[in-house]
Amino acid sequence: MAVCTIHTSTQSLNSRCSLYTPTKTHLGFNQRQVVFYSKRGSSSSSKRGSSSVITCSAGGDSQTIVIGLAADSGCGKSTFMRRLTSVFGGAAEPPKGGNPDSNTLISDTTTVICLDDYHSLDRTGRKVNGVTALDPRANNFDLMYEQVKAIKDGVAVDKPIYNHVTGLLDPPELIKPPKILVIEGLHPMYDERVRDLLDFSIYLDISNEVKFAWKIQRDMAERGHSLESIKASIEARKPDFDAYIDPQKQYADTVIEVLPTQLIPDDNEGKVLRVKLIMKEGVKHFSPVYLFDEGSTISWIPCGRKLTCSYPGIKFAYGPDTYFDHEVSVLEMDGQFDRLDELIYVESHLSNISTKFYGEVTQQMLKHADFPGSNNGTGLFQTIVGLKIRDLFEQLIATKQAAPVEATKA
Ligand SMILES: Nc1ncnc2c1ncn2[C@@H]1O[C@H](COP(=O)(O)OP(=O)(O)OP(=O)(O)O)[C@@H](O)[C@H]1O
Ligand SMILES: O=C(CO)[C@H](O)[C@H](O)COP(=O)(O)O
Repeated sequence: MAVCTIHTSTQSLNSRCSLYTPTKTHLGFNQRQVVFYSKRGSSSSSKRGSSSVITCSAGGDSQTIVIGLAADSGCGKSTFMRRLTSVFGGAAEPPKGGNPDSNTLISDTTTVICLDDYHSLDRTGRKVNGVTALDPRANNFDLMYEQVKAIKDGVAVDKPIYNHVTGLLDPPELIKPPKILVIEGLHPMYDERVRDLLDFSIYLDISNEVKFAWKIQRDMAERGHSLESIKASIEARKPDFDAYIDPQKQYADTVIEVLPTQLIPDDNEGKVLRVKLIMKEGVKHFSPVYLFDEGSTISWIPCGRKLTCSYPGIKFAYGPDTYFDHEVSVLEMDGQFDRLDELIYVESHLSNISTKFYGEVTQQMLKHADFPGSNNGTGLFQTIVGLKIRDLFEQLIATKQAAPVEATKA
């Protein structure tokens, strides 16, 4: 049975339907969003053109778990998503028969939505107003909150689409509540209301040197951009990145930090990486991974008889630390693997990795050996975080299923 509420700008009444008239002002634009939501599983009726939001929550039945993944553009979000969806099995694809430029990826268990779809200003709008896409004024956080909340409550939404090909805002697409909703993009933890909806959050923290190396590799090789234009684009984004994107890492449950190697003195190629997995302590349903002995401080060079390492070798480190005043455990890997099949040796020394069978991390890494970062800590830690998210999901489901039984007992 759907439970609905009426909201107006001045009052909130209990009723069977919800009518909300949000009026937002960005850069002098007076925008009105119109979205009709439908109950989980039912066919949706959607319409644009009036000035109301109607929400009807499905109430009672299973809830969607929401994961936030934050990073700057070109920092490996898509690669991470491919690893994550693979852990749950099944291929992730854009909505069938929908907009070919949709940014959404749907698999049996997960739906990944890209928060670029909540840009309130299109490419021309940003240019005219002199703002970047990273600026909160170019994004509609009210709608992002309303829609993520609706999906979490089991209600389908008509989500806008930002078209990266044309730079325009396209007509919306229907997003039905999945078991796991991943919101990935620039600002999943910027708005407190959206942040509070997250069951788990990840920040990909790519140092400037590495970001530059990756961007050059992709934008020069694949997109034909010049070195100068890449430099200029990074520089132009930097103030807004520092102001609005980077601070989100303090809220993340886990941060994957990617730095230049310390194994090669003065390395500036950015090919060999030092990667840190920073895991907050005390997060519900999430127990940090550890190396050898939980809570100890350890430095480990695994190269030798069981792990082939060419120059500059591989070094692991593990230990407790603090991060933005939070207690964390940090696992670090510097260097790269020569042979992925030998990764089992490293895997067998890690604990709390939430595998379902011996060697699952190695199997996942081998399966996606062609993804960027498969020979270093980025791929390894992304895979492990994927397994931890599966574990968190299963624990949350088990908790929910147990709840009615407990209530009956009481
Ligand atoms: N772990 C990695 N190791 C090396 N290069 C990487 C890694 N992850 C990503 N890259 C490089 O960065 C590029 C962008 O990766 P990806 O598409 O996953 O990022 P993104 O954050 O989704 O980007 P965008 O937001 O621009 O779509 C890849 O084509 C690759 O060149
Ligand atoms: O930071 C970004 C997130 O991916 C993009 O730059 C932003 O979405 C604008 O996209 P485009 O360059 O296609 O207009």
